[in-house]
Amino acid sequence: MRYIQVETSGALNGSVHIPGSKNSSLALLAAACMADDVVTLEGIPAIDDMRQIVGIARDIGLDLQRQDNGDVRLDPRFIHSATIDPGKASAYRASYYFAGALLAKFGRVTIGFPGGDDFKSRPIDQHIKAFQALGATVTFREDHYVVEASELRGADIYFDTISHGATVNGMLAAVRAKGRTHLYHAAVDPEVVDAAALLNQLGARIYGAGTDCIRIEGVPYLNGGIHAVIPDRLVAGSFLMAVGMTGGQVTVKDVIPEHMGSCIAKLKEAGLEIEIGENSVTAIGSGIVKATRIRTSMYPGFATDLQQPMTALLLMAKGKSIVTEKVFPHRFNHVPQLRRMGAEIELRKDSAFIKGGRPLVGDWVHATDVRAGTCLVLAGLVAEGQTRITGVEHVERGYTDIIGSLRSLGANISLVERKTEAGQCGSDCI
Ligand SMILES: CC(=O)N[C@H]1[C@@H](OP(=O)(O)OP(=O)(O)OC[C@H]2O[C@@H](n3ccc(=O)[nH]c3=O)[C@H](O)[C@@H]2O)O[C@H](CO)[C@@H](O)[C@@H]1O
Ligand SMILES: C=C(OP(=O)(O)O)C(=O)O
Repeated sequence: MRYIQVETSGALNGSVHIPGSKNSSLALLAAACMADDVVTLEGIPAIDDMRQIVGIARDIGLDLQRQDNGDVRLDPRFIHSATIDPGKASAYRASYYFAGALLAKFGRVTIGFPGGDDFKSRPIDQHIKAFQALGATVTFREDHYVVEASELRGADIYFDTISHGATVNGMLAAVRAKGRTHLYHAAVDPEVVDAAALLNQLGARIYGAGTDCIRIEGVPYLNGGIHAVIPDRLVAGSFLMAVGMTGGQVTVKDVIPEHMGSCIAKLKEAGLEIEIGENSVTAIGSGIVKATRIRTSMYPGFATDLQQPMTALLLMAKGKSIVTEKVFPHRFNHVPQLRRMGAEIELRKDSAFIKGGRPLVGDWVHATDVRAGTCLVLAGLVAEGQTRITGVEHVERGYTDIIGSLRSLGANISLVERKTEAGQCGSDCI
């Protein structure tokens, strides 16, 4: 049995390096398959989703190696299969990028449905709409779907809703299509821009990524190249929230502060002092947090992926806070767990009504997804006694070493691996 054990911690102080973005990396790794030569990606974090991608790479003949200097080298020249095992596809969310990438390169892909964090409904209809608009047919089977096209042709695609994943997938599929594609109502997230930057580096012709209208002029092949992934704005935001809870002073290093605008604005509203450097952000927490309102939306709005850790922070604020989740209206699996720790939160439709300032008490709680895990870790830092968080594998989908980073700032946190089988060590092995 594995769990994260957090004990009441004092003020956090120090600085942490922020690794490459999980969401960007997952797109870049699939995008690299489309090249006709070797691609080197710098800064890809050693997160759990990488394990799935290594398995997929092995199956399809993509040579993927982590170099001694930490770079990931991908050689897509010998890919011999465009079939992604349904089990591997459903082990994480962004497997859907292999659909766009392999369709673009081979004109056919067979792939299982995406998994990832479970917020009840995570449709992929907009991805499918983009593939179909480019001339592909899509056939659904029990545990997989097949996308195929004798030729992909540029098209004008109007997304019905803003989707990060569908925007990137539409871009991937259109890069090698014949002619011009426009993606309207596109997501403007930094990770979309990062995917376009890699593809353009390889010879794609993508214009306007980062705006809501992206133009893609199809090219017949892509070269190899080198690209560094952008830093993880979501990991960075969660460390700033942690210092808001405990008090102290923490600097997140190697970030792009412009990507963190809405998070920084909300932290200031909640009473944190923020200093912005060229590629760092420092938060100074007094331990006093002000109640506020959060409403998630797509970038550049307040990120849904920061909603759960922000909820932990607002538990500290005396008075009423309201958190409204507009991107994934059911993303509240952390709330019953926080209630176990003494939090007073009422859920109505897509909103959590928080009565802050109640003392939290450590308990056994379960992380159902990446950010629910972060939220519980943060709550554990200020709860009385020990908080034990199961579902560690979810946390590991998003963080390379949240425990090591928080420990380096002074947090009382460890990973406990307890062997439970008869005859094996029954004590905690930390
Ligand atoms: C691997 C990855 O990058 N994951 C991120 C990505 O997920 P993901 O790309 O899956 O999320 P989307 O941006 O697509 O979802 C945004 C909204 O669009 C809806 N939608 C999406 C696609 C679709 O075909 N139809 C549809 O209706 C979703 O239900 C949701 O309400 O963006 C989310 C929103 O910022 C983040 O929380 C995830 O961390
Ligand atoms: C929702 C998330 O991830 P995924 O889309 O990979 O499930 C997340 O990172 O918070």
